[in-house]
Order: sequence, then C-alpha cells, then structure tokens
Amino acid sequence: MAEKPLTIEDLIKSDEEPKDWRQFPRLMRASFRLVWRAARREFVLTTTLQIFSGVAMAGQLLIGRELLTALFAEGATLASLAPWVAAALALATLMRFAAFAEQEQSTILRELVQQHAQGRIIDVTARIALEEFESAEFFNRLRRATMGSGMRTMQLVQGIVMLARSSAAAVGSLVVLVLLQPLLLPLLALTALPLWLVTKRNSRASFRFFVGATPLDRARDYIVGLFTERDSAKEVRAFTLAPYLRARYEELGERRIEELRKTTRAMMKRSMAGSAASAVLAVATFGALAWMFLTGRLDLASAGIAAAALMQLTATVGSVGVGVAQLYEAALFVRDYDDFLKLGEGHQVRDDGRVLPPFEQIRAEGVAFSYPGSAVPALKGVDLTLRAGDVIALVGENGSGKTTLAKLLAHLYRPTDGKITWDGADTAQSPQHEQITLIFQDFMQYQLTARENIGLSRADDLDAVRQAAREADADTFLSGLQDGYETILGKEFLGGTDLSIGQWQRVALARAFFRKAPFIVLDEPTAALDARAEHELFQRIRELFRGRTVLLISHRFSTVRSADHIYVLHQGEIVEHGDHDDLMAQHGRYAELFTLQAASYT
Ligand SMILES: Nc1ncnc2c1ncn2[C@@H]1O[C@H](COP(=O)(O)OP(=O)(O)OP(=O)(O)O)[C@@H](O)[C@H]1O
Repeated sequence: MAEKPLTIEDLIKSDEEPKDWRQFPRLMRASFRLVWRAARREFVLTTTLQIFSGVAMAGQLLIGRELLTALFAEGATLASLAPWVAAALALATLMRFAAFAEQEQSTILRELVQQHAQGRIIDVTARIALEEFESAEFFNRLRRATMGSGMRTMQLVQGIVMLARSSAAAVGSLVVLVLLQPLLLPLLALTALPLWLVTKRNSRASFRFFVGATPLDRARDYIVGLFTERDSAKEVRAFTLAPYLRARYEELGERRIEELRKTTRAMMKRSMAGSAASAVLAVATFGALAWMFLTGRLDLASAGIAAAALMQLTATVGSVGVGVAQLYEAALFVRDYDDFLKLGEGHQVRDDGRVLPPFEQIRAEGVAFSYPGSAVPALKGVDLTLRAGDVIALVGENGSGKTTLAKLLAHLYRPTDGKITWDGADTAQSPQHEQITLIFQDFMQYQLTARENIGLSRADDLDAVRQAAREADADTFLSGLQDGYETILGKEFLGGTDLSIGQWQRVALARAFFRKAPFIVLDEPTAALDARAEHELFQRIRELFRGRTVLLISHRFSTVRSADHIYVLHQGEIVEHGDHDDLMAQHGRYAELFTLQAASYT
C-alpha cells in the first residue's frame, strides 16, 4: 500500500508527452498484463490460431512450389500432382476452420478484457477520495481510462492478434525467401522502413487528437444526456431548450470534426508519402527478382513462388504496420487506464463494514475545508461537539457550509485544516463505515426494488426492511404497490413504478432507520414531506432514533427548536450556538431568522 494515495494532481505533474517509443515496452507489458489477467485461455487460443494461420500461409507457398515443380516436370501425371493438390486443399480447409474458431475466441476475448478493465475502473472510483470528483480533470481522465478500458482494449487485442498473425505469416514468407534467394531480404527490409516511420508519427497524432478532444466530447455527451435522460427531458420541454441545446451540440460537433479533419489530413499525407516510398522500393525488389530469373540465378518455379512470397510479404508488412500502429495507439490509452488505476492505490476500501467502537463524543476541532479548485474556504475554524444520544442541529443560510460540515463529520471529506476526532482519536484515515448513516438533501432514488431501496446490500432481511419502512411511514404505500416490496421503483426498468417526491423521501428515511447506525446525519430530511408528516417525524425523532446521535440540517426553524444543541453557521463559521432558548435570548442571527420565519406563518 502506498504511503500517501496518489491524486489527480500528482498524475498531471508526472504526465509526459509520449515523444518516442521508449515507453513502448512498458506500455506493452501493461497491455499484456491486462489481457492476460482478463482472459488468458482465450488469449492463448486466439493467438495460437492466428499464428497457425500465418505459418499455414507459408506452408501454402511451399506446397505451391512443389505443385509447380511437379507440373513442370517431364512426364507429369495426375497421380504425381494428386498428393500436392490434396495437401493444398487440406491446408486451405484447416485454415478456414482455424479462422472460424479464432473469430469465436476473439469475440469472447474482447468482451472479457472489457469487462475486466471496466470492473477495475469501478473499483478505483469506489475507493478514491471523494475530493477527486470535484475536478474536471478527474472526469477527463476517467473518460480516457474508460476509453482505454473499452474500445481501446478491443483495439489492443485486435492489434496483438493481427500482429501475431502477420508476424507468423511474415516469418513464414521470409523463411521461404531465404530458402530461395537470401539476397532479396535487405531490399525488403528497406520497403518496411517508410511505413514504420509513418506509423509511429500517425499513432501519436491520433492519440493527441483524442486527448485534446476529451473535454469537447464530454461536453457533447452532457448535451445528449440532457435530451435523453428522464429528469432533464422534462426541463428541456418546460424551458423550450431543444433548439438552443441542439445548436450547441452542432457547434461542439463541428469543432471536433474540424480538429479531426486537420489530424486525419496530416495522417493521410504522411501515409501517402510512406506508401509511395515503399512502392518504389517494392518495384526495385521485384526488378531484382526479374533480373535473377533472367540471369538464371532462379528457375521458373522458384521465381514464381518467390514473386508470390514477395507479394504476400509486402501485404503482411503493411498489416504488421497497421497492427503495430493499433497497438501503440491503444497502448497510449492503456497508459491512461493504468495511471487511473494507480489512483486507487493506498486508499482503504470505504464502507467495508468495519465497526469503530461506540463513541461518547465526536468533535470538530478548528476544522477548515476548501473544495479543490475553490479559492474561498467553505468552512473555517469550526469547533463543535456531538455527544452520544444527542440531537444536534445545524442551521444557517444557503451556502453557509452546513452540508460540507456534515460530510466532513461523516468522513466523506477530510478537513484541509484541523481535525475530526472520535473520542479523541483523529479520524482522518478512517473509512466511511457502518457507524454512520447520511441521508443527503439530494438523496438517491435507486432504480431498484423497494426492498433494495431500503435495505441496500442487506435487503434480504425483509422483516427489518418493513420495520424501517413503518418507522418512516412508508410501509402503507409500499405494501400497496403492485408487487409490494418487490416492485422496482422508478420508470427506467421494465415493471418499474414511480413515487411522489415525498414518498421517495420517506423511502430515503427508511434507509436511515434500517442501518441502525449510532451516528445519523439528516440533511433536510423533510423538505418534501407534507406538513403532517413533517410534524409527526419531528415529534417522534427522539423516540425513533433513541440512543443514537442525530445531526439535523434544516431551514425550518420550527423543526430544530427541540434540538439539544443548535449551531448557527454563517459564511463557513459557527457564529452562535446553544439551545433554542439560549439563542433566542442572544437576539442574534438565529433569533432574527427564527422570528422572520415565524412571522411568515402568522
Ligand atoms: N462541490 C463544491 N465545489 C466548490 N464549492 C462548493 C461545492 N459545494 C459547495 N460549495 C461551496 O461551499 C459553500 C458551502 O456549501 P454547502 O453546500 O455546505 O452549504 P449549505 O449551508 O449546505 O447550503 P444549502 O442551505 O444551500 O444546502 C458554498 O459557498 C458553496 O458555494
């Protein structure tokens, strides 16, 4: 485990432009490791079958030469030709079978590699510090890593497979040529040189284009999401946003295409120049072959087969080039993927069910916090104490820092200054664990069954799920659904049914009751509840959460007045605290806000 977990910042600092091929061996090792871990059986089979096809191509040449020699021999008969014809047919059939088997294996191989790579990305995103999700660069990297794990791994696998096949075929043809006329080899090597140089430059150009286009691509996907996702689709209509967003989509697309045109044009020019140079060299090679035949250095059968071998080699040299290019380009993306995985090193797995001992007191001592990339601190010098069994309230205007403080107390973020202690022990390195339950203001509406929405990973215990639902006053409407607790909530999956926002909030509250954690954070838990439900919840909050510590965030002062202790936040600082009566007597910010709100009701 690394001493200090790597961050996006560290990755950016260590970024090196892939200037040359010196990184290639490392990238190839990483790529092979990925494929090997994901699907070694399929990989070995596919590669073996490809190598077989390559070698078989050389075999075809040799059989061809024997066939021609037998044909040109004096007194050639059908019987003398038959063994070679039979051998040629058998080999061709075998090659076709091998091609089918290879196709089947490589389809599975690609799928397995993708599944494995994506799975590892998910593992990392579940593990890394939440602060990472605060930067655009994180999402750029995530996208590139996802590409590295998705379509690029396919490219990688295809590259490896194509290279295996082409190399085997090339080696076969080379052996045939060496047997026939070794003098042709140096010329052939020269033919490959221009292609090699072009390939190298083109791969880099293509990679650079994709890296540069990542933010644009994300912006475009975001717009597409606004059209295609259920929540935003209604706003797109309500605000007649479609024409505006459509134009934005086009504009982003045009910028991308313009860049792509520039890149591909440069690549095409390079490829043309490379091919022209190769063609000239190939003509020279064939000229040399003709000269050898005319001067009697090669007989007719050998010259014919040498010509066929040369043609095959020229084609294979081309596909080796393409294979290497695909590999190199894919390997650059795999580097992004590999770098991204490094972010997961040194982090403890969050929410691993480890149980901290029960606490007497949680304290924030001089806590400050700034969101990454934000110049203004969201919290400064916060001191606060939560005693076991208390109901504590955080109040303050919008943006005063309530949610941020709650997230720090729940171990989701680490303070940038000061510390959070759990009976005196600093919790900076503690994982998010079963001792804490946090119901967010923007709680999740899981498109899962009602049972899973409440019990989540422990939803098997239906009795406990129902008990939690009863406590949150959700049992009646959940039991009344078509399939009761087995009904999928939300409309995105077949058989799903939606709830009202207040009913969703009760389901979220049931989640808090279910977890039985000793420390519960409720951020605006009643924002969507009707007046009666809200009143009842607060009347019963002590009874419902008996023996547990509740941190309550609310804008409704009537709901927090019975709290044991109230902290008033203003611009990231605690400006007043005490119980309701103390605070009213202070005639400060709390008293002002409370009176203001009370006045609007009377
Ligand atoms: N992810 C973020 N990145 C940068 N700044 C943020 C982020 N989230 C919140 N902030 C800023 O931090 C400050 C505190 O925000 P916070 O969400 O804690 O306020 P709050 O008191 O919970 O507000 P509300 O009553 O509106 O829920 C605000 O100034 C806000 O703009």
